[in-house]
Amino acid sequence: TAPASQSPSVIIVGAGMSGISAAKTLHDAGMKDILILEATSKVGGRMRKAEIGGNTVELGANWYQGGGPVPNPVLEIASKLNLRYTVTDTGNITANTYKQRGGLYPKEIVEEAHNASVGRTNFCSDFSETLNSDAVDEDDISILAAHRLLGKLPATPLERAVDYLNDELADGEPPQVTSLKNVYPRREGIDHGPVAHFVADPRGYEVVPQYLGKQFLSSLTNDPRLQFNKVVREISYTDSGVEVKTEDGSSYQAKFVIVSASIGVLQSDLIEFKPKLPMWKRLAIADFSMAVYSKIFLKFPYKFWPTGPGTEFSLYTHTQRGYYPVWQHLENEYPGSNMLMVTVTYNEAKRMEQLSDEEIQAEAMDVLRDMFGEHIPEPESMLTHRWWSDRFFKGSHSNWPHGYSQERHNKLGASVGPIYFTGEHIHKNYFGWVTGAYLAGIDTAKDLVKQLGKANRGVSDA
Ligand SMILES: Cc1cc2nc3c(=O)[nH]c(=O)nc-3n(C[C@H](O)[C@H](O)[C@H](O)COP(=O)(O)OP(=O)(O)OC[C@H]3O[C@@H](n4cnc5c(N)ncnc54)[C@H](O)[C@@H]3O)c2cc1C
Repeated sequence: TAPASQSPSVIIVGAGMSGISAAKTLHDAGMKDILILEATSKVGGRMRKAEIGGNTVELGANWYQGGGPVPNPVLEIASKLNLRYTVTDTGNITANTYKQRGGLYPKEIVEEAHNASVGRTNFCSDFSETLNSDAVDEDDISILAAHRLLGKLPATPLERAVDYLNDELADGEPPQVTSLKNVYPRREGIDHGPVAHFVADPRGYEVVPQYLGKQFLSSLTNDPRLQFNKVVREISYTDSGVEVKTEDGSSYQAKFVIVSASIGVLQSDLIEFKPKLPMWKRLAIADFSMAVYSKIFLKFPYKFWPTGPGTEFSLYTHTQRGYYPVWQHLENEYPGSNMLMVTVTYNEAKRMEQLSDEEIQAEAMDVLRDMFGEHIPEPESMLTHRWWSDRFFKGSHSNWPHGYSQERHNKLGASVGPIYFTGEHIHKNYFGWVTGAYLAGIDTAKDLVKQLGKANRGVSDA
């Protein structure tokens, strides 16, 4: 085990997927004098398990994609670890789409709305390729603007719920926010594949970054190179190094620092940079989006919803777009557990975070009574995590807002003197995803190693 000194070569802020993958890459390149400072008490960041009713569920990241032309490195690690998963089946949701009151919509009517939405998706993919080609010299537009161009906007609660499902849920922000040019075609699904693996393993999805950590740390609990409950509050820098101060009054010096905190954290005042980061960097940080995507788990004494093939997902429609919209039963993952999961995003998620657990549960139960009738039991327990309010995350994952240029995005990932930046938000294609975080960590560490090689040889980029 290499000792951790108060003056390591590189300090890494954050032990989520990107921080761990950056640290491992440095270690593999021979830079072993590192120190990871993590604000919470565990490795994993937004990959975090929790218990409800004796089952382990994921409060944060849950899925990884597979079956595509580009191998997904996260899938490869998950396979090595024999991570337990189910394959998500959203098919047949047209048969499980509920009115605001009064039960199910006829399947044919929902199919019509879905076909219209698929038409919009196809148009978005084609038009994004046109925008990205040399054939036109046009700026970015929002996904909503592309829908307008096609001329068929969703209008009814049903059409809007279907639009939410296909063009809002995964982004965590609505189509008027999201960039057409940089989000379409959706690279994660195209490259890594359409098969959505839903992690349901007692070790949690977090076992993936923990496994990577164990490749270069002697242990995740008492290797001095990994320190928990170290909240970085200040990073002072000069051309020759950094000083990092934590909330508990400790101070560390290093040649370099890699900051892996989320874009939401960078937009907050948690970490003060001294001197202030240059304007080009602050604009790149301020102008990107941190989405909010929240899951609520409810455990009941018995099932009152359909199970079996074609029942995994249900859609609830409401005049208030995004009101407890997407329901998933967890019978495939945890048979006999009598659990449902509902996902809310964006402003609805922010509104929900400001309610008490009791208030959230009461709202969710009103929706379930609208879907399944008055005579359903109260849940035995309920579980959620308020990612937007959590000062170490400030949301769930990044989203690319329209008008945010690729040039600006390069600046988001660019270093400032001895300060390097990593995290899912800096990955060009897989931002928002665990895979993006993993690859971003590798890219940032390689960048640093390359710079260091140049510096040691006395070569300058100027
Ligand atoms: C509810 C939810 C659902 C999601 N679903 C999926 C999914 O299904 N599939 C998928 O691929 N992705 C999903 N994601 C996104 C995925 O979790 C992230 O993209 C990925 O885990 C981010 O890794 P990261 O290393 O970039 O950031 P993080 O995981 O945020 O790691 C950064 C670390 O830095 C620490 N930190 C922050 N500030 C400080 C500080 N000042 N000092 C010290 N440490 C600090 C944090 O505690 C954290 O451990 C989801 C996220 C959420 C929240």
